[in-house]
Amino acid sequence: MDSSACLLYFDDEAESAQRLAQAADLPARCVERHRFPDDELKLRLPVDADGRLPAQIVLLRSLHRPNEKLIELLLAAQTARALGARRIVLVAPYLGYMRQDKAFTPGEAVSQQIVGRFLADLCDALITVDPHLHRVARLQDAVPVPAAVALSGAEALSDLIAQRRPGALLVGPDAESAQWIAQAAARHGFAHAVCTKERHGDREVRIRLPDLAPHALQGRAVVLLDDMASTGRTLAQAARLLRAAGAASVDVAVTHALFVGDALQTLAQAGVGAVWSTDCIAHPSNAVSMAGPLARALREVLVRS
Ligand SMILES: O=P(O)(O)OC[C@H]1O[C@@H](O)[C@H](O)[C@@H]1O
Repeated sequence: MDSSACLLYFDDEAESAQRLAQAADLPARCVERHRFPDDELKLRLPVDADGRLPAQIVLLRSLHRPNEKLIELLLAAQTARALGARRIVLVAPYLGYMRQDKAFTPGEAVSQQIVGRFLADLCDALITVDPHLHRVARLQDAVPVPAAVALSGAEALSDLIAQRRPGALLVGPDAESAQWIAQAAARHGFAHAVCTKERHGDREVRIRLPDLAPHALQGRAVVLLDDMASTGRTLAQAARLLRAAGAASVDVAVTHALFVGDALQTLAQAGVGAVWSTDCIAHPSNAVSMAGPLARALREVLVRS
């Protein structure tokens, strides 16, 4: 694409980096990481023979399990600048720390704003997928970077559902999911509905099914679609209610496969069949790749030389 641009990645994301580099026609180079005995990190950036980096750097880091990755990004971005990068594009397919978007009780850190400003200081542009922005209108309200692109996994997941469960009823587990449900349903004309949810704790949610015609769920194939599954409790609770109301099958499709702890087991116990996700977070459930849409967004954001 552009000889002045290069994609930098970390070894645990080598596969998604190769897919993105290929789709974007960019060279990809791995950042070397060394962990000192005291747990501190040392990074070594893959410089050219002259010890420099290209003028444009695409930094790929999906920010699940984000704490150490934030330090890696700090070290990598500042070193890249020192070595000649004039423009840094952060591709964070999953953008962590976006869910704590207000102080729910007095004294709480509003992590979304704090981490957002931290990332904005490191890069010139950000590309992400389905960021968790329930109470702010635009991605740049959370990450005040000059150029920001928020893609969605809904259409890619809709294509997959159309192949695997044509005629399924798409259900969103909570009001926030209505945006992805509408997008996915419109693409293939799926019937759709959205539940309501109250959250009472990290693993405690109460879901209410939408008002549907009597027997609407009887014998129906249902696919639950959401931006992410973390503990899986939201989807499990919705699946349990759907099965109890007569759904013949309940499968799950999410953009971000966090699936922490016993999430997958909880889903299986709730009667969930298949679990599909995008490759924004590498996980055995990955069934669709976002490399194409990410590469198209990169083409828009990179400055042509
Ligand atoms: O219920 P778990 O899987 O822990 O959390 C994921 C849910 O919590 C919300 O913020 C997400 O949008 C999703 O609906």
